[in-house]
Amino acid sequence: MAKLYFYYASMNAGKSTTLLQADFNYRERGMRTLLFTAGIHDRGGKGVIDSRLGISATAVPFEEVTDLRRVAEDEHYKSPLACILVDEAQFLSPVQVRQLAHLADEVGIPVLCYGLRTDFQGALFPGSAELLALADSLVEIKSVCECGRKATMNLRVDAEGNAVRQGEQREVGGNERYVALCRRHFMQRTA
Ligand SMILES: Nc1ncnc2c1ncn2[C@@H]1O[C@H](COP(=O)(O)OP(=O)(O)O)[C@@H](O)[C@H]1O
Ligand SMILES: Cc1cn([C@H]2C[C@H](O)[C@@H](COP(=O)(O)O)O2)c(=O)[nH]c1=O
Ligand SMILES: [Zn+2]
Repeated sequence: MAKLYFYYASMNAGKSTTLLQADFNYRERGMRTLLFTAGIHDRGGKGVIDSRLGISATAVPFEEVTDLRRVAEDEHYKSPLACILVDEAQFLSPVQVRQLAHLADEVGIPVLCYGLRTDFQGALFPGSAELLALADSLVEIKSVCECGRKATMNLRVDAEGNAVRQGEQREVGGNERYVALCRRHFMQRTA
């Protein structure tokens, strides 16, 4: 029975690395996979899943209107897919999460999604909320705050390192723009 998985973490926790390791394990054994990443997330290039460790892979970039079910079914019926892996899953729409659930439930392909739970204001991304509601398995990838506690929040900072409290939910960036913190320090920094 195929399942829908949500591997979630703060930024810079190893999500993309874990995805790429899982993908390699399938492909090393001759099994076919399909990778998706958010088109907006072009930090390593559009349609590229890149890890801070330096490994990367090409992926199908998804936009708000992309029908993931149709893309995956077209590929699957050309040649069976053993697994679908989605990076930057926080950028999925709720409808796209349900498309992925259909692929697991009705087409029988395991779907592994990797992404953030919450944004720079501590609010759930819509796609993440849908995954938290629907996924069969919720797996936390752990990382640490500068204080040693588990990092669960994502602080957006300006060039001087000051907290940014207002703005658009979607803003692509890396370690220069975001810092993963524990709840205690996130609340202190954004108070
Ligand atoms: N030079 C390095 N040596 C070892 N591990 C590293 C190095 N640089 C980054 N990492 C590890 O990679 C993690 C970030 O991996 P990445 O897949 O880019 O994270 P995410 O996708 O969650 O943002 C860091 O938390 C750290 O553990
Ligand atoms: C907190 C937060 C993050 N983002 C963006 C910034 C990056 O492009 C991705 C996460 O990248 P990761 O290193 O692979 O975790 O999400 C955003 O748009 N809005 C936010 O609030
Ligand atoms: Zn802390």
